[in-house]
Amino acid sequence: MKFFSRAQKLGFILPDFSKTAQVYEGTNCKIMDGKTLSTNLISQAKTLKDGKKVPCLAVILAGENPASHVYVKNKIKIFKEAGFDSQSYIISSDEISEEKIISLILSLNKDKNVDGILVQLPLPKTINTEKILNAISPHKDVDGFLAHSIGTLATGEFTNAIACTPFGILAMLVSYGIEISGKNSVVVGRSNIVGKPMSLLLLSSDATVTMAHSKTKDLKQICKNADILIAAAGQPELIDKSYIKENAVIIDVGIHRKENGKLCGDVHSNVKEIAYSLSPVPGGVGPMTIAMLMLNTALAAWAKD
Ligand SMILES: Nc1nc(=O)c2c([nH]1)NC[C@@H]1CN(c3ccc(C(=O)N[C@@H](CCC(=O)O)C(=O)O)cc3)C=[N+]21
Repeated sequence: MKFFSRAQKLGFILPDFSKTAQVYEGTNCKIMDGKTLSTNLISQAKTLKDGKKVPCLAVILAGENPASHVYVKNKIKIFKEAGFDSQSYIISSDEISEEKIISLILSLNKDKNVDGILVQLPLPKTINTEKILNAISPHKDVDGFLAHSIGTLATGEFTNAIACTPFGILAMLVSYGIEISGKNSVVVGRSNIVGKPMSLLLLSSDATVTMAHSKTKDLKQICKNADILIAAAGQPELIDKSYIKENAVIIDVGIHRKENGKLCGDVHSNVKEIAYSLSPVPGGVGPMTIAMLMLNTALAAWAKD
């Protein structure tokens, strides 16, 4: 569990939910409850905070993307629940420029009270995202999106922040007692924020990793070989039971709103008929992403390495 050792040094532990997992009604498929695990980690942070600097996250939100505004509000609310501080910097579309965002980042880099800086993605198309992200001080990168952070993940140094969604998924696999070593794992999706760091984390946990994406041939056949399947394709209910092996562990990273207003993921609910376990949407990966953002902010504030 090298990926968790910096957090462990601060006193965080991954609880063991392997014996207490519930099943989806009418099936043998275990629910990987990210909401409960996330709540557990947030209350650990609350306790560990005693006598230490209150961690502070600065969030930069550029543009009018309504989903981004909702996500940022949620993050700030959860940080409040943990007793952490946050600041938000909202830049409206007509004021956005790379120079403006970078000069804000440079001043936050120098601000001793600010431990973590998060630039909400996606940024408007006129902005060079890599250029913006790489202006953040490596110590204050709590998203793990910097080239430097991804580099130390790739080498297995684990000295910088690990991208929150893959980090949360690995924490969930460990808490639910899922063996990773030697397992065939398939990651569908190759984004910088999920697919790529996810593959690196699974590889460092000794899985055999296959990365699949939109140009992959025979996606179904490849997925059927997975003991652990991470669905981050961005296509509603793409992965149904015909894509999965019996007793596979399925992690749904997608989040989509259906016409009836309900949320769904990249995974169809009929996988429950044959899967060993499934992380649901909502209530799985989403809450874990926010918990790991909080944990990365605690590490930025408290870790001495
Ligand atoms: N710099 C940056 N860092 C991010 O971490 C980041 C980002 N940009 N841009 C957008 C995505 C998306 N994201 C989510 C986090 C939590 C939920 C979440 O908690 N979802 C709830 C449901 C929420 C609802 O009801 O809509 C759940 O799955 O149960 C979802 C999505 C973080 N992102």
